[in-house]
Amino acid sequence: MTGPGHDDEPVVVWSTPLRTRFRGLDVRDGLLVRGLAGWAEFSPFWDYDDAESLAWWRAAEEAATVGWPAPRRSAIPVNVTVPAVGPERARQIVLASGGCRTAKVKVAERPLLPDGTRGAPEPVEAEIARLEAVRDALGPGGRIRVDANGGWSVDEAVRRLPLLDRAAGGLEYVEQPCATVPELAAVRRVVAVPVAADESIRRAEDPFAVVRADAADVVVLKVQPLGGVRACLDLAEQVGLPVVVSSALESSVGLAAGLALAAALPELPYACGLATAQLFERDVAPSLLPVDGAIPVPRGPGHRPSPDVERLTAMAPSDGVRAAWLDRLARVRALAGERLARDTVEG
Ligand SMILES: O=C(O)CCC(=O)C1=CC=C[C@@H](O)[C@@H]1C(=O)O
Ligand SMILES: [Mg+2]
Repeated sequence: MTGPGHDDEPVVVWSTPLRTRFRGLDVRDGLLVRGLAGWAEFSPFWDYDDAESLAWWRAAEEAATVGWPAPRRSAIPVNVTVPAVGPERARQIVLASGGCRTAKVKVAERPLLPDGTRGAPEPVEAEIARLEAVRDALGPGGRIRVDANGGWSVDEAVRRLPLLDRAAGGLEYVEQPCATVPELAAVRRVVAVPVAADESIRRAEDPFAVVRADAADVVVLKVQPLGGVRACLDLAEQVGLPVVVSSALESSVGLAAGLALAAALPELPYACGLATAQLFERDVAPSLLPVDGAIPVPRGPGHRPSPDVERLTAMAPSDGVRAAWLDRLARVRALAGERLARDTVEG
């Protein structure tokens, strides 16, 4: 069997510290494979099991073998991503963002407790202080959205959002305020702030449940968890709601797939969440970063940057981490093969 990441095809594993803890992570790792269309990324978070990682592998296969549809635009406006940090750090992050005019601010952070469970969401006063600092740094013309990662109950969302809306001087939208689709719909019915669905699309059995329940004004699409650029273009067309393309915290090789999707969508009314190379201490290639608030779509072969040996050497993980990634790649590829065989037999 041949294909990306197989036999003598090149595979490299990378690892980088994050500049600020994000999504409970201090380190991000993943792997790159090379196929005829160029380097491609496979980097499911470790809390995704093999079955859930299949979509991530399909995205890598697409990137490595057939590449992406031609871009319709040459630069993608992006938001700066502000983790759950104090106000002074939040201000610095916005000011160092490469001119982003939109900020996405994390809220509803629940600390990880020693027993592995999550504690109560951080006090609303801390979120208000962060949002005021971000507004101050952005100035009156900037846009602010918040992302709760499903961390609130409906009651918490309904109580906090008007306060956060005021602190931010107006919120563009709230991303995934609660965990479930019925809860998103309930929040949307009573709160004036528009609702965006993220986990309810990317981790859902049925991404259309959001549409049927009238639960969102906007959908967030991430290329890897949704199975590739073409799969996302199809989904966007079927969902029929405005799309924000966001990263899954990839290296700049993976981010290029997000840029390809954003560049290929017929309409792009919002800034995208693709400026996350700013969160990385190191990168596999020259980082895809915003200039005047927009990331230029890479020109040239494959519309993606090329990793270089020096950077990859500096990002080499421990032997254990490398072995864990190669193992994961082998398992997920085997599963992809089984599914293909099953689907072929079932016709
Ligand atoms: O959208 C952005 O600004 C950056 C990407 C981002 O926030 C995320 C990337 C990966 C995992 C997620 O927890 C997080 C998100 O929830 O959107
Ligand atoms: Mg999100």
